[in-house]
Amino acid sequence: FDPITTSVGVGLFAAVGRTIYKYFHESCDTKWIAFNATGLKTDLDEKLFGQHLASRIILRAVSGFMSNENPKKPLVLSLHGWTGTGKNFVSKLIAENVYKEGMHSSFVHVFTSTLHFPHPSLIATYKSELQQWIKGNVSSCERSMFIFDEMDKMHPGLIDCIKPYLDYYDKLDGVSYRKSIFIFLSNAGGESIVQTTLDFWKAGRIREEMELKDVETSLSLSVFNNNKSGFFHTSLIDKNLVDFFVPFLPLEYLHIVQCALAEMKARNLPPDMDVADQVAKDLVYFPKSERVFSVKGCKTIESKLDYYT
Ligand SMILES: Nc1ncnc2c1ncn2[C@@H]1O[C@H](COP(=O)(O)OP(=O)(O)OP(=O)(O)O)[C@@H](O)[C@H]1O
Repeated sequence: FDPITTSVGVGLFAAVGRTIYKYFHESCDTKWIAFNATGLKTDLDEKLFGQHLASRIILRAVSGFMSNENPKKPLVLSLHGWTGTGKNFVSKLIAENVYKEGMHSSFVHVFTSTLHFPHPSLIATYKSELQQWIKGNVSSCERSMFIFDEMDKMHPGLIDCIKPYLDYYDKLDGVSYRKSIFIFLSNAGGESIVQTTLDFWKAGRIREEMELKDVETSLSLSVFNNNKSGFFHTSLIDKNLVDFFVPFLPLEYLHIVQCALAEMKARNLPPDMDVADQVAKDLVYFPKSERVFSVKGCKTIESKLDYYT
């Protein structure tokens, strides 16, 4: 036993271990966090169907924010729309083009109201835990991303407690939140978006000609005036803390076919138009008289495809 050789060996082993750990362990630096603007554009163009408005707004918002070295506040996006229209999917595309590890990144945090904050009687505990979680994570990485799903089911008190982090503060308790991204997902306003899209369809107008201003007023009115939407109770809107309201349009037959073909591609199956058509035909469409929009959007395509392939 030679203590010198042994301690050199152990030291060397520890140093190699540290290097390997550093190499593979995600850290808050440009090796792991590097925004890929072209990647996001390609993903939105090629993978997101039927959402020309959301696509445009998100690309502009995220690219602008990520290229600003000194943002005055965190980026706050509020995504609204019918179920299965791509709100979670877009959040994933954003995460994948900001973080090398995408949704698996330890800097991406997802909260689902009914899952993480189910009991109204525990709001006080949720509040302090959520605040500590946000503060702790942004302290260790200012480029953190927080996704709040089912925002319309979130307790108003909880929304209120995250408000300070969304505001124009230089620092709060020594922590700067200005480089973080907050994404809120909700079905609030979904019906008004459906109505506007249906009016367009009935008038024989091209969906892609719909502009943000066509949905903006009715969307903000319905979100603001809806007691159930959660936002109503808070000053997120009056204080202008949300930078972009992003509408997701209801999906039509053609988009469902595209979703089915995309799912085949993801499974390395050759594209089969007949199967895609069959899957799309199998879904339920609304409103009853026109049957234009898929009730569940592209949500059940994955399981439907299992049945046909
Ligand atoms: N517009 C779309 N383009 C391409 N794929 C889509 C689109 N919308 C939905 N999908 C597919 O359907 C799946 C379910 O959609 P997603 O979870 O994004 O819906 P959502 O809008 O978040 O619904 P919910 O409001 O019910 O949470 C996605 O993972 C994706 O595979």
